Amino acid sequence: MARSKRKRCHSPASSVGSDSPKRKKQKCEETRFLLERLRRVQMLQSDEEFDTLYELDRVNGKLGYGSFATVRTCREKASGNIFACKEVSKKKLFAMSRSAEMIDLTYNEAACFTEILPEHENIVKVYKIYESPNYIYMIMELLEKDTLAQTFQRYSCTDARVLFRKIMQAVKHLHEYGVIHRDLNIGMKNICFRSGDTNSPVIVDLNLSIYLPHLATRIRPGFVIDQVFSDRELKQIIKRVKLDDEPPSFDDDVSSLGKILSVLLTGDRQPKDPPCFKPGCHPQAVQLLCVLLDNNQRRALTIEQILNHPWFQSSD
Ligand SMILES: Nc1ncnc2c1ncn2[C@@H]1O[C@H](COP(=O)(O)OP(=O)(O)OP(=O)(O)O)[C@@H](O)[C@H]1O
Repeated sequence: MARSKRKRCHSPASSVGSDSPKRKKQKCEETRFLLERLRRVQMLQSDEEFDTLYELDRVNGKLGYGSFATVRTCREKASGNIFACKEVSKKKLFAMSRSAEMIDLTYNEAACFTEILPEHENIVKVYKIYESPNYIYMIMELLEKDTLAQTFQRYSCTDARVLFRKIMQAVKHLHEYGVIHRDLNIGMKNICFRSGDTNSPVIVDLNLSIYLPHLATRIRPGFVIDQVFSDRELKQIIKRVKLDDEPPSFDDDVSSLGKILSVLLTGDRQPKDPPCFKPGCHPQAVQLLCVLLDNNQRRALTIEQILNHPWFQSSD
């Protein structure tokens, strides 16, 4: 299909919300909602075709799951290499009451990885995305099973500085390209680690993320916005930003980062008031935490300014 024709395709999200269950099932099988517009997504004619390319470990390979996706280990048959695969059930997606919104979010996640974001050391690498009649498969680098939710107590304050700085740099990268993550919550399950290295954080799951083109200061080479987002989607983004009482902003992420720092420095999931810091905690770390937890002080700073805080510069 010619590129100009693709641009005019309507996103299925615009009409799926009010359909009957039977119609939803039929639509799910008919609709290739990523393939319509994302150049780097590969088409599978049938669900079974995926099994000819990859062996998904459905018995012992579960790494995590969400409302309509499961992440498992898989082996690429041609190379023998092991990856993580996020398998999104389109049936579940189409059956949800908020399906129109969830389809938009799933499309947005795929667009972020294939079109909007260049790679970053501390953001999960997505190698391939496939779409079959009933599933979306996202093939990613395999990360450690333990997330920051399991490891946060292990770090000294000095280790926490190295770790937190890398997480901040990943978030800065997202923000530069106009993406707000919106799910870096205190649960910390979206911060994983590169194999065998709990000092090498990797942010996963852009499923709640939002792309705000007017906030981007950088554009990935080759990314053409109106080939990836329809007029309807762009208008919806702008409407949402204008009308919401609390429109999404970069501060949503920075505020979550403040809460994560507080957990890292105290080792408590729900830090006490006043907080009880880990031994040897640097006064500058505490000072930065106060800034990040104070709405007015935090909102007055950019991520760049936060990364220039003296705590990140000191070596003790
Ligand atoms: N590349 C990976 N390697 C190892 N584990 C991973 C990887 N990606 C995700 N996980 C694990 O799987 C969990 C679920 O992944 P993800 O959050 O992307 O799914 P989701 O369906 O979008 O979840 P939710 O609905 O909660 O947003 C993550 O919290 C993480 O623990």
